[in-house]
Amino acid sequence: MVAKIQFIKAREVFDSRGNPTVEVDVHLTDGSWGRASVPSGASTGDKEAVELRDGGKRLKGQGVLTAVKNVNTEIDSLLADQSPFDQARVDALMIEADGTANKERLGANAILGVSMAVARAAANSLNIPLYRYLGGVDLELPLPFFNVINGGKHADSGIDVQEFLITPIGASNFRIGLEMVADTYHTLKKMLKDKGLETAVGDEGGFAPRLKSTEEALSLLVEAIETAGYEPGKDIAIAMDPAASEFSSDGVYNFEGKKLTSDQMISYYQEIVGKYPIISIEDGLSEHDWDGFKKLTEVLGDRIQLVGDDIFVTNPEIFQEGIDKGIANSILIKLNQIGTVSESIAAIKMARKNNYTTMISHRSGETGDTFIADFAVAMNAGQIKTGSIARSERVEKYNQFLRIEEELGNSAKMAHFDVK
Ligand SMILES: O=C(O)[C@@H](CO)OP(=O)(O)O
Ligand SMILES: [Mg+2]
Repeated sequence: MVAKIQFIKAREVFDSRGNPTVEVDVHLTDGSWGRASVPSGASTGDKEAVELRDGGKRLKGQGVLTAVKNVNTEIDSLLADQSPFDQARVDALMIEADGTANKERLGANAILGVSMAVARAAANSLNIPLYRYLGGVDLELPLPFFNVINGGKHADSGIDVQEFLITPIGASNFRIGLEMVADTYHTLKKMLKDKGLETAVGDEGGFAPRLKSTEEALSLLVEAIETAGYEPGKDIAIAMDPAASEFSSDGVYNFEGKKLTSDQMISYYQEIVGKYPIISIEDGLSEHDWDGFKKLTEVLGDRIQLVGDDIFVTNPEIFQEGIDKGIANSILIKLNQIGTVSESIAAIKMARKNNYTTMISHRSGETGDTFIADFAVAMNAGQIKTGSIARSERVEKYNQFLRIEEELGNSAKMAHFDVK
């Protein structure tokens, strides 16, 4: 007998910032089941699907009991007797029942928790790993991007740029890449200490030293890579997520004590890309600055990867508009920005069709759930960012890749990054 969904049970648990979030168990008629929990962002895009919070839509720290109740009552009845193997139908039923454009009635956190847990339950019922269930064969591991210096909304370091990431582009496999990054991370820690700078970490496990400028952070990274014995730009390269929506208002960028225009920001990026081994910049400009983002793409798009996060919010409709306008050449994929596994897959397919690269992403508030690791392999996504190696809710995901790499054995490959 092919298994059906028997019942669904959600509960409130806590994420890595101590905020309530949704965890869902999906039970099947054959006795197998799957569990998933939902992450939560701090620097959220305005058009993200709505994370339902008790007594207010986006207030952090508030409970998710309404979202939990929506799963345990309405979604439980809606999906009873449905096939867990028809992910598209399960997701479509929830989207239809919600009835809003941004999932604000049932809550994207309720819907995504169920969507992911259904996939896990289906994989468990077939007794195969999640990445196999979602991806089949011919899979490769993504190139990981590690956030080693935290700023913006993720730390009190006073740095405007939210994330400075390093990526082992020269590594021959995932394990070696992880080792190279660990070396560099420990070297950076020692360097910070020697310079009398703080080594406490931010929300994503990157250091949060009080630095004066972006360039100071970039120089520190180059020095750490070299001191660890690697060649910057060849073995290990740098990426940034300024999350520029957070420091811009009314078309002005309040950056490092100055008020800059979009054009000035673009010139600044050109300058630093010429000076440092930067291969990727995410959200270099505000999600409201589409003209600027287009210009940025014209100026730097053939030299580096330009990732759209807040500007596309993993939303296939908004992304299509961005593609038509020539904005960015890469998309960040966050499942909770759109709220279902199926719609996230649609955004990835759209990227592939239009020659955009894809980077799967964690949120700054995470749980121990490693869903995105399996998802990134299954989708052959090419890239992932899931923090540094100093917070277990992030390390768990990197460790999951090590397990997958071991399982894939000789056929395990890591995605290559085309440095221009
Ligand atoms: O901006 C980002 O890319 C993310 C993840 O690093 O941050 P948050 O989850 O706070 O939106
Ligand atoms: Mg971002």
